[in-house]
Amino acid sequence: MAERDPFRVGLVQMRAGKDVRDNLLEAEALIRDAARKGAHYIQTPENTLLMEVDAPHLLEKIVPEAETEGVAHFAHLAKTLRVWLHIGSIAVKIDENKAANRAFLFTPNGDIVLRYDKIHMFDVDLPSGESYRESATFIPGTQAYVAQLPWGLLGVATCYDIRFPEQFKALAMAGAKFLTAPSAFTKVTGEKHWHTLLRARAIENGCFVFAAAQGGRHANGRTTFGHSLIISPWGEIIAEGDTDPGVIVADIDPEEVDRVRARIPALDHARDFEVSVVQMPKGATLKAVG
Ligand SMILES: O=C(O)CNC(=O)[C@H](CS)NC(=O)CCC(=O)C(=O)O
Repeated sequence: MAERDPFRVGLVQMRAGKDVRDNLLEAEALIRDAARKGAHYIQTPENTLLMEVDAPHLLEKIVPEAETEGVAHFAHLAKTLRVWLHIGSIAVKIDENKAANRAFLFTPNGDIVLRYDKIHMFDVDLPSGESYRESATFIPGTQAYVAQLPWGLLGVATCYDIRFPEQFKALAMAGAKFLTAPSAFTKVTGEKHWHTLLRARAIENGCFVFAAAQGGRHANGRTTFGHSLIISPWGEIIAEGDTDPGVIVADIDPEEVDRVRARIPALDHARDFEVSVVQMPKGATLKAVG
């Protein structure tokens, strides 16, 4: 297959629980289903093997990358199915107290071509009362990547990274035609922000966006939004998941990126500028009300 040839994307939506082995088998079944549906590039969500982000629960269940059963397993699976396999993330142990939220991209030969440690940490307090402190357990990455696929460059990011347009802009400026954000978005933020954020990243960069999601109520008590999305460079939703685990596929024409960017070459129009703060002139007081 050559650059510019159409290809088929498959996104695996999951509802990962607390048992790594169960999640691995579920992921494998869904990846096989995506391959059966003809996908050449298959993506799984953030936290594919474990939905447990709080230390110490997380730290006691994870191991260093070299001992992570899933990594070898997925390498073998990619090779067996002859697909590009992007595992949205696996928590790997860095030391006694810290982990990395690491994505993997496997070639159809089963080789790892990139590891990406999520850069932006989800440290937030939501209106629902949910609080997250990802940085308490995870060490953020400092390096972003685009990887050469047969159909063009793939830009890699994870979940909360989607709120940082500068990261996606940098990936697009590095040549990415396809941007990714495998996720475990919360239900509350997903309902308000998910579609808008992903469509904006597609539109402003003239890129396809592929985002596999976790969805539904998990064994750890959390509820994620689901709605895995495949979005065109024009910002249209090509395929969308619901809340339940499953697979969505779509055929992607890489030349659509060129067509959209020919119409609106926003990437070429970027300019440097400065921002000045204009102070209020003295005496610019409002009229008293009433
Ligand atoms: O919740 C879990 O158990 C697992 N979630 C995760 O691992 C990560 C980090 S805590 N979730 C996100 O980044 C959500 C981002 C998001 O929801 C937003 O940006 O609104």
